[in-house]
Amino acid sequence: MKLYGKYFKKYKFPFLVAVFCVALEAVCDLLGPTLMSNIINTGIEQGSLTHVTYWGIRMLLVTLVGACFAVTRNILASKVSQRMGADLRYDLFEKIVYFSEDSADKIESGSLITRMTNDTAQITQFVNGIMRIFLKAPITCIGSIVLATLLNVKLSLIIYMVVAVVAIFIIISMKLSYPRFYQLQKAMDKVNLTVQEYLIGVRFVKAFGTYDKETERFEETNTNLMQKGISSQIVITLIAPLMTLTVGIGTVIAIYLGSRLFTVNLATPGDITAFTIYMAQILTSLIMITNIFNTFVRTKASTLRIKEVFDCGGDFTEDGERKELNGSIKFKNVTFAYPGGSGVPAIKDLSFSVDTGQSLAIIGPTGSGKSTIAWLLLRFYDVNSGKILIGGYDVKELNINSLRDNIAIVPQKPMLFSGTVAQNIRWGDSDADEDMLHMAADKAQAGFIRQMPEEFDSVLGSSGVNISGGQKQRISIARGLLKKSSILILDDATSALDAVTEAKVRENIDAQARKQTIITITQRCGTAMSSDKILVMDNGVKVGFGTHKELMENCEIYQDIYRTQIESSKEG
Ligand SMILES: Nc1ncnc2c1ncn2[C@@H]1O[C@H](COP(=O)(O)OP(=O)(O)OP(=O)(O)O)[C@@H](O)[C@H]1O
Repeated sequence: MKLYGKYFKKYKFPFLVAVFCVALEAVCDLLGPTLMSNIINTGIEQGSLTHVTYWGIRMLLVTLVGACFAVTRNILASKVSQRMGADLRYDLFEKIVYFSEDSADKIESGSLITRMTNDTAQITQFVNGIMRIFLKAPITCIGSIVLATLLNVKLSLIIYMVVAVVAIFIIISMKLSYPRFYQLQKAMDKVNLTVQEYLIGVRFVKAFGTYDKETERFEETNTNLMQKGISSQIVITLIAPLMTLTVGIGTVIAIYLGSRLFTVNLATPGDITAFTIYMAQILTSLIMITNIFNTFVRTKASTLRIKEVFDCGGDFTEDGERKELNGSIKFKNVTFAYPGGSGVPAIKDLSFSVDTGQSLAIIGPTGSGKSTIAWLLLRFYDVNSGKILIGGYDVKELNINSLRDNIAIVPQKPMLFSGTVAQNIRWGDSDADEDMLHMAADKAQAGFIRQMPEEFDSVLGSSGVNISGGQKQRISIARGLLKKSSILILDDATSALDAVTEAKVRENIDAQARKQTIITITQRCGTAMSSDKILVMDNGVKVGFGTHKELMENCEIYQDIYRTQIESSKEG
């Protein structure tokens, strides 16, 4: 519960006021049966209307005061629990935003959504419960036992036995519930993930006609969730009636023994009535206590899942020096394996260098480590051994934001957000004026924007669903070109463009090469050929480095790529 200390501190005052109100409300409830006993013993039994009125007015006042406390704690409980829930969601989101790549790989997005919604809702409900009823239950229970004992010690022995039996039921219920609730939340993760994956790949499902498979997959996760739900509910469903039965038996025994004690003048009718009301109050509070423990068990499971998120590693800190970097790049014997991967290095003992303003193409078969070089330059991960220098500085010694400010990337899969075309391009530079915006779009050959109904103010759907793949790529390239950076990385960024458009985009990009170091990651020889340097990768290893001409003389793999792609296309 250390996790919640910060929130408790923030809402300490209203929390404690609510708890105070709940405690006083419980005291008011506890006074009821004793006042009732007085009405019967001193009023009804002795036929005194004055006493009935006297105790009746007192009972009414106590009920009224109790109601005022109840309203106050309800208002405070709603406000505090909802605010705390919002704070927790905000902190979780902030944590996720600054997740390290390793952490992002570790917890699935579907599970993160369940943790942000269901688990925080569980905690909100628990806090609301504590403030509204949870404290009332133990106070009412203990108070009823004490007051019943004061009324009649002999009869109260029954209460002790009933409470002992019910306490055993509560312990069993908690032991059985915890693992079941944990499994329930995990099953919820799976349902979320299945729906999320379906929504992302909905077009593929339609194209492949795999509706039945998807429905089956959902059915499976949904049935699993249902089974876990039943298994967690069944414990409560069985324990609650057993508790009611135990208290019911206790009440019957109390009435029976009470009437026997009455015949020998050891109990009054008022005592017996008050005693049965206390028994009923004890039953209600015991059921409440069981609910408290069940909610506590669920909250414990949710807390563990939320803690897992907070315990995840964050992105590299902002320590280190802020620098204006030139675009020179040097890899010195770099070896790197993905933290969550198989352990086999994705990059092995890689060394190369590029000067400021040069263009470098990285070519190689799929999975050869090309994109990994880009992630390492952006310091999404740290190398296992070796060094990466940008502008002469080790990336580990640089302030992470200043490093990333100096690099623009156009990723393999264009990432577009719902919003206007202009907003999407301005991601590269939020201060860019209209002229800069238009210039970047022109360089990216994104003339189609002017044919859109609202031109640059046209709204793109989520992930740019309303434009073509090639159009998405051109908006993404325009964004990369707009960013003022000393290094521009194009990761297979022109794969969806036709040859003529690609050539024009390349021409425009090459024109800025003297100002920027341009890194082009590609599988196409035609795209790589014009670069000042070409790095040929195979299975994480550098197998060639030089100009197109040099590689055609000394790199077998490059020659093979050239022959397969260029010569065979000429022959065709
Ligand atoms: N997040 C990750 N966790 C574990 N392994 C990964 C991760 N990302 C990539 N890899 C592995 O690292 C290796 C290099 O991947 P990388 O994406 O750099 O290849 P690539 O040459 O860019 O491939 P492609 O041309 O298909 O994009 C591959 O074996 C891949 O499976």
